[in-house]
Amino acid sequence: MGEDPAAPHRSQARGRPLQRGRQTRPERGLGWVGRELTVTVGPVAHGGHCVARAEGRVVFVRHALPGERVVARVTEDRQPGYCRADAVEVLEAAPDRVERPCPYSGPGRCGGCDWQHVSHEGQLRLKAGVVREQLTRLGGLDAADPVVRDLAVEPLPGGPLRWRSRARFAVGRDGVPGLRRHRSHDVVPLEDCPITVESAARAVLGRRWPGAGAVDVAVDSAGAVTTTRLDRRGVPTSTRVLRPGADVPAEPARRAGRRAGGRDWEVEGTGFWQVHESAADALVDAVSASTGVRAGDTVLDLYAGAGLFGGALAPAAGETGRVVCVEADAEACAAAEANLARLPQAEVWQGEVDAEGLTGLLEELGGTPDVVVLDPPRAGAGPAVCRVLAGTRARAVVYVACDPASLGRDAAAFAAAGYRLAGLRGFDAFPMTAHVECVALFTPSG
Ligand SMILES: C[S@@+](CC[C@H](N)C(=O)[O-])C[C@H]1O[C@@H](n2cnc3c(N)ncnc32)[C@H](O)[C@@H]1O
Repeated sequence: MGEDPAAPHRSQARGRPLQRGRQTRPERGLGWVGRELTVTVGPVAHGGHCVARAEGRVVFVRHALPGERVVARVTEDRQPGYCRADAVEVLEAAPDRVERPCPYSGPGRCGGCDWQHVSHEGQLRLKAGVVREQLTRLGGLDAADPVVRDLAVEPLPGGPLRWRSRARFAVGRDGVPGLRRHRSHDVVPLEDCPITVESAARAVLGRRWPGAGAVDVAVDSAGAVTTTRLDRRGVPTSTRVLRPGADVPAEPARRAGRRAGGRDWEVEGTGFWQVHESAADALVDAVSASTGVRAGDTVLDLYAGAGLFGGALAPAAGETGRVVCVEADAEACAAAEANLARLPQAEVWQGEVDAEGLTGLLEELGGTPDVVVLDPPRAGAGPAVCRVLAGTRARAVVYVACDPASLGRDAAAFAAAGYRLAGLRGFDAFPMTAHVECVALFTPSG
């Protein structure tokens, strides 16, 4: 999954020795915080802000759009080369600018969404531009290559609001839930979050959670809403589930039910599942179409979670095929075993996907895989894993990526090891945010 837009900003102070009292960060900027700059906004960058320039410095501007002329107020200035700013006044608006549908978003307000001020079509275009830029700049791919040039990010069913089936809301010291201000620990109190499925938002927001540090909420395919209270260290302390039609919450089942690819899946309460209600379904379709799995194929599903892609591809591999799902997390492996129980050709291996483990796994398989699917976390698979995978000469390597920068770096590693990008689709699995999910097909060159 992509970085959780609701997650708190990670402390920059990590790794420094403990010191008594509250420490301010070393400022290496030029003291511009609070200054208002009139700038012409340039292209969008990875992360959702736009790039502008003022007095020889780069200014990363939020709440703006490429081509706009805005007054940008500097919010952070810690580096000599650049500072961060919010567009607080729009002097010349871009055609894609719209009224924000969420009353909590805007400069200095809730930090959950990046692009509430952008039309949905405009968001799709911006995301495609970011993916193209990362693939050319970090991946070394040719911008004129039709696979890159013609990328269009596809919307998922349901529109840009009420898509979020899982969320983590922060709770302030006063017990009021909300989301964090951008790059801050402050909690902005919320009565609603319009990108979250209504029953989930209602279960958490507009009520008090005294003593909690955060509340996780998830809605399963049957409409049951599970809330998990976490303490200030992020440790879950209690979980309740409210089933549709029930008046009182009950103890939760260990696993939630999810639906994708025409079947049901069990997922651990805290285990990975796509946040967007329709994303798992769309990704299963895209992965199935890209892999072209045939009867008798050996398929690797790396970073398999609850076995979503391996389970979806196993019927095509048939009884003479073999599907090996590899996942590090023990609970996810248990869920994958339950999900694959009726597919004798599918098996689950628990362990880290790294170059050494993968080499050992390939030796044990005693042959080359025909098809590899990998869906790594945000940091990507890394060059060493890509090199080992390219060394198999698998017919198709399908890479599901939640971070275009990681995909760009890993695409460069595949290219260096003799694989070319043969197909690419983008999915708007995180509307109103700058995040995007990609499915890339790599095949042996030549
Ligand atoms: C983006 S999720 C994908 C899950 C699954 N493909 C799906 O769509 O439901 C990434 C998964 O990789 C697992 N993971 C993270 N690092 C790993 C590693 N080094 N080796 C194996 N699994 C890892 C996580 O536990 C998580 O389940």
